[in-house]
Amino acid sequence: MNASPLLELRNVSVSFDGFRAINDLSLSLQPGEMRAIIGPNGAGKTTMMDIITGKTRPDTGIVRFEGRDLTRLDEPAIARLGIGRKFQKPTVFEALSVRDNLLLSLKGLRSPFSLLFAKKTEVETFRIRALLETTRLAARAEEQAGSLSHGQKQWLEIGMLLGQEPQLLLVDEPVAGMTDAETMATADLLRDINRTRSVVVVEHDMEFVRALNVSVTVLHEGSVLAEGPLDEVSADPRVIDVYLGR
Ligand SMILES: Nc1ncnc2c1ncn2[C@@H]1O[C@H](COP(=O)(O)OP(=O)(O)OP(=O)(O)O)[C@@H](O)[C@H]1O
Repeated sequence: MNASPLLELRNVSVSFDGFRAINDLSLSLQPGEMRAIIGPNGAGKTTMMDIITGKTRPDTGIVRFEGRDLTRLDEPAIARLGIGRKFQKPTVFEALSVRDNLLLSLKGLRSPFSLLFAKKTEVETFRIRALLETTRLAARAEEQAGSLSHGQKQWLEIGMLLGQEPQLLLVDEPVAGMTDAETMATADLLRDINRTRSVVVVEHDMEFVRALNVSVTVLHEGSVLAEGPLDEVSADPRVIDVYLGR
């Protein structure tokens, strides 16, 4: 039997103006797991992320992280528990260097202004070096974030989330608009991150999902339609019918 899940959604439903965007959804993620979520437009992927992060409150059902009931907490409290979310559009500080963007993101350090103007501590220097390596941005550290490519901005923002040291990282369509090379590098990046953190990634790009080489959950009409290795779910006639066959 599995250990207790890191994240658990059980029989979760939410309606908007009578429309059930999430319909009796149950899903669980084990500690250390990375999971890819796929599904057609409107399947409820974003709404599911909104429920996990406290942006949307479910009408019914259970949402637990490390056994704690998330439905009673607001967004900042959920973030403090260790759930970080990367939205689709990168929001980095364009006028600051890559290094300073990362510096500002570090959890539990001094105020932003003293961080930028004071001498960095050894711990800060060490942590930033590690983040620069993880995000493949070491060679661009002193450049303005605004000069990065779209893909590199996405990596920087992922690095800024890692600066908060989340236990679970939620990533929404990270490779949209990326080149093929950036897409494959992003799969490597997430696999690296998954060595120490759990990850849920929503993505439509099947080459990317294949490269992740993790279990896939297919959402359809607000519930789980299929779950398992990509080869298995992509051979499932119901999945082909609602999603892949189109
Ligand atoms: N705040 C809201 N008010 C009304 N309807 C909403 C709201 N949020 C989502 N919906 C509806 O709920 C359904 C699920 O939407 P959601 O954005 O979660 O799907 P998705 O799987 O993320 O789709 P996509 O792949 O297009 O991003 C859609 O039909 C959407 O129109």
